[in-house]
Amino acid sequence: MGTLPASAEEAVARLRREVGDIHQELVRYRLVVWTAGNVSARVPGHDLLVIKPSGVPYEELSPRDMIVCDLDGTVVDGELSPSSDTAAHAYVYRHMPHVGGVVHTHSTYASAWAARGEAVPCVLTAMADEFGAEIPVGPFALIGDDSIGRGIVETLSGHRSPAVLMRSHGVFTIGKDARAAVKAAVMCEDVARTVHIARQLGEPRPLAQADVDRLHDRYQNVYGQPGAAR
Ligand SMILES: O=C(CO)[C@@H](O)[C@@H](O)COP(=O)(O)O
Repeated sequence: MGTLPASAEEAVARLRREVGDIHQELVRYRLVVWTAGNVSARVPGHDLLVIKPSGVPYEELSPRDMIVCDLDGTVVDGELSPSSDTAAHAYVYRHMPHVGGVVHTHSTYASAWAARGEAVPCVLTAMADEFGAEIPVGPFALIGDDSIGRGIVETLSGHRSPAVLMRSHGVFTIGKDARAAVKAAVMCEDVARTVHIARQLGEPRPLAQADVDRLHDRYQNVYGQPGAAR
């Protein structure tokens, strides 16, 4: 175990509370069953992340249970074993400096697209808003080392989408912080469900690229209140 620098203590204390609490949103939006999903956040200004422990029921998660790791996934502070996806989260933070939050779920409809290995096509204004493109599929990768992280980074680098469907597995999302990554996971499941239902009725019609571009720009830069999170 490493040592937590004194200069990180305040931010870590805040993120232990925030990361612990935000797992309840995964439950509220029905993105997880049992303990099958995780959220992490980067500690601003430090090569550290805060992530949940592995296999602990969401209703039992307390700030004290959160694990602090370095960006190689080595535990720096915490009593419990970190999430089994820690190496994947750490790889994303190492290679995507703009990312401040990462989320993983097995949400039902999005994971059904992942099981088929099919990207969710951009056929709704809500998709253009949040994802700016299709939601892409990443490679199949086993849990435990850098493989999942590599697949996420390879797929999302240069892509507008903050969500990737890892083949035969589930959803990983990124954001400027944990809340933004959770929001992307909520939106991903919502549009995966709607487009799946549309498919039962016929072939959904793709949006024109120029419309996708305009919708994405408006939502990312104009929608909502000035200065507020979208
Ligand atoms: O994806 C998987 C397993 O397929 C894991 O992320 C999931 O079970 C959650 O694991 P953790 O409780 O975060 O270790």
